[in-house]
Amino acid sequence: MALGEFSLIDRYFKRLASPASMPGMVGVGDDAAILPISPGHKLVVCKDVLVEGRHFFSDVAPDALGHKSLAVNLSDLAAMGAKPIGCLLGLGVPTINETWLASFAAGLGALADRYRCPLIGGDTVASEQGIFISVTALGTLHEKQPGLLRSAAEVGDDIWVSGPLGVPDIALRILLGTLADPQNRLPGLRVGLERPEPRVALGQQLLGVANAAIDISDGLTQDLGHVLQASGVGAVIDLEQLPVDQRLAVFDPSVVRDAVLYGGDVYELCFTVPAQYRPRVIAVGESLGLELFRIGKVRRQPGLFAQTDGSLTELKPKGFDHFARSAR
Ligand SMILES: Nc1ncnc2c1ncn2[C@@H]1O[C@H](COP(=O)(O)OP(=O)(O)OP(=O)(O)O)[C@@H](O)[C@H]1O
Ligand SMILES: Cc1ncc(C[n+]2csc(CCOP(=O)(O)O)c2C)c(N)n1
Ligand SMILES: [Mg+2]
Repeated sequence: MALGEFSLIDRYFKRLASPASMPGMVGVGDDAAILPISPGHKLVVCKDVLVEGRHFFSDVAPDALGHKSLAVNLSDLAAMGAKPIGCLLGLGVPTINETWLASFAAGLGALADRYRCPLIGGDTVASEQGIFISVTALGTLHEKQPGLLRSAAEVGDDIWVSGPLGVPDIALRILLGTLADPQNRLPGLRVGLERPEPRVALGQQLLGVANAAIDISDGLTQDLGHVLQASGVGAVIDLEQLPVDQRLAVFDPSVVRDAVLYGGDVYELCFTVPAQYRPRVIAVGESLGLELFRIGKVRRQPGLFAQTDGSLTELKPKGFDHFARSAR
């Protein structure tokens, strides 16, 4: 069978991260790496690459692209519970277009200001083949804080998500021309795809409350699947409890269901919390003005199952994989 994105990483890169080189380090395999740089703090580091035609359309608004390039990284820091401290920008552009660059920088800069995550360095090159962007984000955790690891979900935990799912995938399908939009919903929906809001404050407030967390970049079942696999557990989710954006009601319900379960680019957090902390999760949501949704439960039996009126069906973790046929 062809190698996919995740088996490629496991086969060639996971073993290069040796925890022995720095005791307490979290290396390849989570949303971000954690380096215990004593005293007092741990450094949390992540990187996401965005490639023209693959992660964004060539005509995307440059300020939205600047925003998203940082947002997807802040989202990975949020998924660890880390506080952002700075970022670096790797940028490849085919030509110098100052109008484009000014707008891209303004979009990135506005988000960096909002989360006090200044741009502190990077690298700029000419690219032969379209625009590519590689942002590295740095954050901190207190030295005593393990962070919200993918591997820390416990049997009996509730599973929560931080917001409605499906909008970015529906917007993407409309833009790709594979889904009709007779009621012209795209202008509202594309904001979800192009300007995701990283759940930075939520991630930090979940420290000491949640056990595990991940951000939903590739799709709910695939990303929750990473948490279940890393924690050696399974889960049941209740399809009726999955939060679906009201604006999607005009589309075919089976298309919306697929977008909710498997659609990527969401950048909401999916996190697991001991059942006795339910009131604390609700209080965190209220303090941030965020509606949080309890969608299922972690259990011992491996695999991800969906509950619909009493019966269970297995959900194969499915979502975005760069090297899957469906991603081309
Ligand atoms: N080329 C690579 N070398 C080393 N580690 C890698 C490489 N590519 C990915 N990883 C690591 O593999 C793990 C999984 O990567 P993945 O990209 O799925 O995570 P993510 O950044 O949370 O998701 P997404 O990219 O969808 O936002 C992460 O710990 C990441 O740092
Ligand atoms: C033009 C265009 N085509 C496809 C997509 C969908 N898409 C691309 S990468 C990705 C997962 C997250 O990326 P990564 O895993 O690299 O961090 C998704 C859902 C898009 N946003 N734009
Ligand atoms: Mg992530």
